Amino acid sequence: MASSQHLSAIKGSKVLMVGAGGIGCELLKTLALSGFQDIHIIDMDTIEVSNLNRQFLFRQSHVGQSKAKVARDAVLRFRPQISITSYHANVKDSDFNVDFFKQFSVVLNGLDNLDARRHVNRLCLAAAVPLVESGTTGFLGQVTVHIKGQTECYECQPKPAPKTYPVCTITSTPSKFVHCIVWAKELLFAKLFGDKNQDNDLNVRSNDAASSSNHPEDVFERREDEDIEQYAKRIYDHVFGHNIESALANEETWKNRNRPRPIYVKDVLSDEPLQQNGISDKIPPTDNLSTVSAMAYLGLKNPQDIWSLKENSRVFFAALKLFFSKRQKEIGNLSFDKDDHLAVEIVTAAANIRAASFGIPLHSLFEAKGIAGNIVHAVATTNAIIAGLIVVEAIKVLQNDTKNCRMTYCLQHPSRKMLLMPVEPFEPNKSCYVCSETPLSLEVNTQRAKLRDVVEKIVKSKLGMNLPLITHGSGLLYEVGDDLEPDEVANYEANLEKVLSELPYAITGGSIITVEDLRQELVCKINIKHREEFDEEKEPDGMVLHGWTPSAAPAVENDNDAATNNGASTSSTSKSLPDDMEEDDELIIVETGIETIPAGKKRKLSDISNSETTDEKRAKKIPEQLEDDADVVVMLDDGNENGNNDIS
Ligand SMILES: Nc1ncnc2c1ncn2[C@@H]1O[C@H](COP(=O)(O)OP(=O)(O)OP(=O)(O)O)[C@@H](O)[C@H]1O
Ligand SMILES: [Zn+2]
Repeated sequence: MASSQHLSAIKGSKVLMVGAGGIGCELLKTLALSGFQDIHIIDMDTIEVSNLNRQFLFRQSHVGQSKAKVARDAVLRFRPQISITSYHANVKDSDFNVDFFKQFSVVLNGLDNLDARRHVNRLCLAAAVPLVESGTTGFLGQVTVHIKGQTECYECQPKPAPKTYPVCTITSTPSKFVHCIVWAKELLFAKLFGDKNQDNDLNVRSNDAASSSNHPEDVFERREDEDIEQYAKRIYDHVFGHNIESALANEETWKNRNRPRPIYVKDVLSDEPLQQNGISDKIPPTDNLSTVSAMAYLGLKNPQDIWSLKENSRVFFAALKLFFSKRQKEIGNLSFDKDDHLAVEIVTAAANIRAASFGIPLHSLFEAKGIAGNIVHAVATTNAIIAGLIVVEAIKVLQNDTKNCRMTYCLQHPSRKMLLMPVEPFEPNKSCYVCSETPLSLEVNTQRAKLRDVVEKIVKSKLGMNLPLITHGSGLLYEVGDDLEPDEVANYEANLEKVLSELPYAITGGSIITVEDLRQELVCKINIKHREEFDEEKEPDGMVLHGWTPSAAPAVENDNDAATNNGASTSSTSKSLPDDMEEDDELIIVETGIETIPAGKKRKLSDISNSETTDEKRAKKIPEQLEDDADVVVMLDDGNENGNNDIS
């Protein structure tokens, strides 16, 4: 029961909700039922069928309509007396500027991407409006409170780096299905359908007899006299047969591992004419590219079935054939997309054939899609719990009861018999470039790097600015915006191509440049330090930004790890804890691709006790934010710092 104090704080408030999806629907309902009377909602999306299982304010008949508006209408039906204002728009639109934010008592985020979260954080700081931030991934979730000058801002803590795998695990010694998926989508798919010129670790050179010249040729290049059937067969034999055969030659590798088995077309499809294996000339009668499907072509219906090696091989051939016959124009420009059905089919098939080779259990298309797309299935209950906690924290904020505000982590398994772990908010990070005025510094070769490199690699990618404006002294070097004259646009474009030291207001060692984003009301100063050389591997940007807390070491997979189930585990696996755990027992709170804690690294319960100083706590790290969109699987050049025992 809310006290009268609660109620008056609630009634007098005006709140902004950003996002009306899984968390947002729950949140709007809970706000309305808790007595909030003036609620504004921004969401840029329309309702999709896939939202209906958990975004309970939406029904089938609403598909295609604005989420913000339908959510508003649904809640007004049971709370007609309150005021709900909906905006079907992107929160990054210029209408939602600092003045817009200033009208609210508190802002509540139910977003699903880092970019929008950072943007809202910056506007809340500029408008000095408290922010309650949230996120969920499957059974995991968190709610954090950010009050300017009193607690950390959303960006004070480094954000999770993508999960990575050692290259040699992917290219030579896969031991889990996820390794096969990463191989299929990052290497094979990219070689077959992506930019051919891009470097890629797949063994692409061939010295086999068919290659007539002295120069080893790129096997992925289709030969002039080759029809698609022959091409597909040659690729299959090369990647699943020949490559494995050459890997087997390296005896050292297989000393403590199971030897893989090379698979050739003739072994799998020998008893049938190739025409029946999906590589005949017959093309299915559909012109709708989005429905081109190898499964449909082959009469495979259930995506949850696990196909045999033979079926996977047939899907591989059919999908390859369909790409070349139906989607020829896209070849060379494609990158894997989990919503591209044909891409998922060929990646599933290729991953399964490779898995068969290495004695790894095969998976269904449904499972493979989840792994390839880093999909963690949403859990409606987690969203409901998190939404409830957002309201609990919002009420404390509205009552100015900051000292009782908590960041709360929703765990999958109990820790000290708790599933909800409260942590005191940290103080602002004094070196955060977003909420403090600490200048950043940039080491760069000012005689080689172009302004474009600084804009793309630093200002946009690292500092998260969307509409940057760059000045040096009194000179404006770069600006974007709709209201620029054509000659200004041309001038700034020309500047982008100039090296720093040759710009009209030359940037050299010792220069201080100012970078700002007017829409985010964020201004940063960057001290420039000239440096001649950069390590291509360790410093691939060719420049290094300091003062900005970079992402923690990427989560590198460790083969010794007990996590073996690959279902959705690329993104979320935690281990169960004994109920009678001692205070100092080691535990892994979450081991997930969206976490900053390297997999396998443990933390102690006492790390999150309230008695420590902020810095101590920060140093040891508490559970990190969950970012739905941050879990990109990438490969990492083999570094053994994390104790993986792979050989290269
Ligand atoms: N920049 C933005 N401006 C406004 N709304 C945004 C912005 N970015 C994300 N959103 C909204 O945040 C909501 C996040 O909800 P949720 O995480 O449930 O995602 P979803 O798209 O509804 O579902 P799913 O991604 O699981 O299919 C979405 O409705 C999305 O439209
Ligand atoms: Zn900060």
